[in-house]
Parts: sequence; structure tokens; C-alpha cells
Amino acid sequence: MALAVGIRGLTRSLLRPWVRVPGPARGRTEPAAGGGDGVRCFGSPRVLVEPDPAAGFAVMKMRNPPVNSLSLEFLTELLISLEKLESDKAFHAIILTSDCPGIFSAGLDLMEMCGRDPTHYAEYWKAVQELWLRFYLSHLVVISAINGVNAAGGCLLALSCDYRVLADNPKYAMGLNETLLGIIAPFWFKDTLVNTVGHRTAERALQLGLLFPPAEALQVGMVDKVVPEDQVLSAARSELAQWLAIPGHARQLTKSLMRKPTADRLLKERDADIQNFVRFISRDAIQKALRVYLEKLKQKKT
Ligand SMILES: CCCCC/C=C\CCCC/C=C/C(=O)SCCNC(=O)CCNC(=O)[C@H](O)C(C)(C)COP(=O)(O)OP(=O)(O)OC[C@H]1O[C@@H](n2cnc3c(N)ncnc32)[C@H](O)[C@@H]1OP(=O)(O)O
Repeated sequence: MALAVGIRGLTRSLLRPWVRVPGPARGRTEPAAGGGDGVRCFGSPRVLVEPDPAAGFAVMKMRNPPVNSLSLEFLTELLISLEKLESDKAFHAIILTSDCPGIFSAGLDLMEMCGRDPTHYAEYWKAVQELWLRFYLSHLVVISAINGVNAAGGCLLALSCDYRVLADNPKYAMGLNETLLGIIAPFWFKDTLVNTVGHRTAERALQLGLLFPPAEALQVGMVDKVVPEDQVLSAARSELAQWLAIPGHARQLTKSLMRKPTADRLLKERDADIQNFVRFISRDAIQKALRVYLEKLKQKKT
């Protein structure tokens, strides 16, 4: 089986060059994330970046409506945004949030994992791995301002950040709910959760596919702060001040010290993990389970 093109190859084939704020904000000079004037937003069709270089950070807004499902194109755009900010010395931090009302992310895009061929599954999984590795190991401070429901792969993305602020709305549950779909959270999803909430809580949460409402997410340590919905971004910004006050090299090396062993587990077995995923997701029973789940999502509307 041909294993996946690299993410950079992907990038070339899928993405237009950087574009200035597509959609409603096109061509406008918007206030920067931290309130600075005259700094242009930039981004790609599905990721809006509001830079505040004077304050050293940017707000990265996910906007892949309706539910910010992590399609291959969206993953690629998130990676490019991250890379662009990482390679600019003006930026020391990112606040990751959603531009889709009420939804942070519905997780991996089920359409990428259903009814496609093995080459596609391999390419998709490589991009999912890459997103996790890059966010998890980023030298930037990454804070997620979680302003909506946040399932499975979306939750993994938030767990890869250094700090999580969640909006206090009982509808905004978050967790790794893979088992509810009849699928399994891979070992590196599991490791990321264990590193955040501890083994016992992770064991129970993963088996039961628990989605934690804000108070419980805070109680188990899945998020660090719960705030009223209209204060999620400002709370993330306030928190950032503490992280940015630490000498960068010391903080970055400490982050690497804490996270590298977990990332290395995947890096050592990356191709095997892709092959496992392709084998698993191609099974008739798994494909059927995903189709049933998608059908249920559609039916709940009627
Ligand atoms: C042994 C070796 C093992 C190796 C590894 C093997 C296994 C694989 C691991 C895979 C890991 C998977 C991770 C994932 O992330 S799976 C995705 C999990 N996500 C969910 O369960 C969330 C599903 N969505 C929802 O619950 C809801 O959509 C919602 C997020 C709560 C939002 O609700 P609402 O606002 O009411 O919107 P709708 O439900 O009406 O959805 C709007 C349309 O979006 C479609 N949709 C929703 N989620 C997804 C998705 N994840 N992917 C693709 N499409 C999605 C939904 O069907 C609607 O479409 P429609 O408008 O065409 O009907």
C-alpha cells in the first residue's frame, strides 16, 4: 500500500497560497486580537488568524462550518497557519478558538473515514498524526478558548494545548467519545488524555466515551478554567500573560521534556500506526458502524 504523501506535498496540492481574510472580512483591516490597530488578519478559507504581533500572539479561529469537522483540507490549513506563526519571531503564543457558533469541533471528519480507499485513509491519518505532533510539540504557548461542543479529534486538539479555557454552557461537553461510534481512540489519543487527567479518569472516560460538561471537565482536569461564555477569549488572553512572562527557552525546553516521550511513541511507530488505522477503518463492521452513526446524526434533525 502506498503510504500517504507528506503533509508538505499535501499542502502544495490542496492549498491556495495565503489569502487575506476570505469571506465576510475580506480586504478589511480588522482590529488585531489584542486590540492593536492596523494589523491585518490573514488566513486561509477555513482558518482565520488575527495577529497581534505587538502583544506576541495571534488568535487562530477555526471556521469550517457547520461543525469544524477536521477534514483533510482543514487539517492542512491548520498546519499551515501554525507553521506560519511558528516561523515568525514576532509570535510566542496562539489562542485557538472557533468561529462556528456553539461548536468548537465535531472531531475528525467522518466523511474522510467512510467509503474511501486505503490510500485516502493513509493520507488522512498521516495528516491527523501531523496535526497532533505539531500542536503537541509546538514551541509556542498554545491556549484553547473552547467556545462550543468538542468531540473526539477536536478534544484531542484542545488536549494538545498548554492550557484550556471552556465556556460555561451545559451544552458544551467535551471528551474522547470514540467508543460511542464503535471505534477506538488510538494509543496517542489515550496517552494525551492520560497525561491530562490521569490514568483512572482516562480509563473510565475512554471506555464509556464520556463527554464532560463544563463543571465535570473542570473537576477531572480536562480543562483548566470555566468562565462565562462571553469571557472565554478574554480569560485566555489574561492567562497568556503568565505564560509569556516566563523566559521562552526555559519554558520551551520544559514543555519538550514533559511531552517528547509521548510524541516519540508515535514517531517511532508512525507507519505502523497508519497501517493499523487503515486496516481497522477498512473493516466492513467499522464502516457499517460509521454509516449508522452518520445516519443517526442526520435523523436527529427530522
Ligand atoms: C486497533 C487499532 C486502532 C487504530 C485506530 C483506529 C480507529 C480510528 C480512530 C478514529 C478516531 C476518531 C476520532 C473522531 O474524531 S471521530 C468523530 C467523532 N465526533 C462525533 O462523535 C461528533 C459528531 N457530531 C455531533 O455530535 C454533532 O454534529 C454536534 C457536533 C454535537 C453538532 O450538532 P448540531 O449542531 O445539531 O449539528 P448536526 O449534528 O446537525 O451536524 C451538522 C452536519 O454536520 C455533520 N457532521 C457532524 N459531525 C460530523 C463529523 N465528525 N464528521 C463529518 N460530518 C459531521 C452532520 O452529519 C450534519 O450533516 P448534514 O447537514 O449533511 O446532515
